[in-house]
Amino acid sequence: MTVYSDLFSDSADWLSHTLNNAAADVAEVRTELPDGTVIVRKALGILELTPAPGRSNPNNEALIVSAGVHGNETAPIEVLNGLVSELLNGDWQLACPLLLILGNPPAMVKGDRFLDANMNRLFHGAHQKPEYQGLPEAARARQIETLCRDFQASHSGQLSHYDLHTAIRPSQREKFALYPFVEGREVPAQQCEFLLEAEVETLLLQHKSGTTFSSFSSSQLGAESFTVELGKVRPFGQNDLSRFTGIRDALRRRFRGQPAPQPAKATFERLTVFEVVQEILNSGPSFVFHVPDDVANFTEYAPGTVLWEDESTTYRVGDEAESIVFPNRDVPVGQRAGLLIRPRHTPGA
Ligand SMILES: O=C(O)CCC(=O)N[C@@H](CCC(=O)O)C(=O)O
Ligand SMILES: [Zn+2]
Repeated sequence: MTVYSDLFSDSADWLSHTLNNAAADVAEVRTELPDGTVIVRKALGILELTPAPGRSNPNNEALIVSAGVHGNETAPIEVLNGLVSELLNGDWQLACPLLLILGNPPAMVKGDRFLDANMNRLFHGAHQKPEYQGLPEAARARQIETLCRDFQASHSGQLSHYDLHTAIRPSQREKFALYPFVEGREVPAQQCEFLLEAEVETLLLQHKSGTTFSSFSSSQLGAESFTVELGKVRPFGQNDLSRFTGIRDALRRRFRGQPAPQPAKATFERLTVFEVVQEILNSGPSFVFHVPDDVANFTEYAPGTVLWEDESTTYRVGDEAESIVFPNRDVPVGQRAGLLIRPRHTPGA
C-alpha cells in the first residue's frame, strides 16, 4: 500500500495515526490522491474527502460516517479504517463528499466507553451544559458538531449520517438501527433498503429528540441519520470482521456512487420495525431497576411486569408486551438506563 506520510506521519494507517496521536495536537493537513480525490485531515481522527473535480456523484449525496463515539466499540472503527486503506490503495474511487469521524480517540486508546462523560449524550448542544464545561469529551463533541455543520453547508444533495456502534449486552437481534425523532417525518424507503443491504434487519423509531450524535445531525443538519448497532463490544483485534461485511460493502457501494442493488423481497417483509415507548431514566437514589444486568437486548416482558420503580412511580408493562434495549443500571442520575420498545403500530392497521 502507498504510505501517505503527510496524512498519517509514521503510522501505518488512519487508525494507528489516531491512536498514536490521541494525546497530541495535530494540525490540519491535505493530500491529493493520484485520481484527484482530495483528503483533508481536519482534526485528529476526522477526514474530509472530496471526489476528484468533474467526477459524477450519481446518487447526488453527501455522507457522514462515524465510529468510536464510544471508545470500546472497536469493530466499526476497524471497518472504517479498512475502507480508508482501500481508497488510499487505489482499489476504488470516491464519488461523493464524505466526512469520516473517529469520535473519541483517548477513550479508544484506553478501550473504554468514555473517559469523563458519555460523549453520545453531549450532542445537540448538550456539551454547553455547565456540568460538562472543561471536559475533553464536551470539547470534542463541540468540534465534531462544528465540522459537521461546515461539511453540511458546503455540499448540496441529500445528507445521510450513519453513526456506527456495537452493543454492551448480547442481543436477540444482532444488528439494529435507531432512527432519531424529528417531528413529522417518516423513514425513507431508500434508507430502509440501505439498512437491509447492510444486513441490519431491525429498526427502532425514537419517540423524542435526544442528545445523541445522530439526533443532532438529523435535527440540526437535516440529515437522514441513524445510530447503527452492528454486534457486540470487543477490544481491538478481537473482532470477527466477517460479521461486519454487510455494512462494509454497503458503505463502499455508497462511497463509490454505485446504484443500490435490486432487492429480491419487499422491504416490509424483511425489516422489523419497533417504536420506542419509554426511555427509562435513572431518576435518583430511589430508582430501582428490575431488569437483570445480563439480560439480552430485545428480551420481552409480559403485560403487568414491574420493570422499574422510584418514590413516585411503579412502572408496569402495559396491555401489550414490551422489550428492553440497552439495559444499563450503571448510568449517572438523569441518564438512560434502557429503552422500552414494542412492535410498531401502523396507523389504521
Ligand atoms: O449497549 C448499550 O447499552 C449501548 C450501545 C450504544 O452505545 N448505543 C447508543 C445508542 C444511541 C441512540 O439511542 O441513538 C448509545 O447508548 O449512545
Ligand atoms: Zn455506542
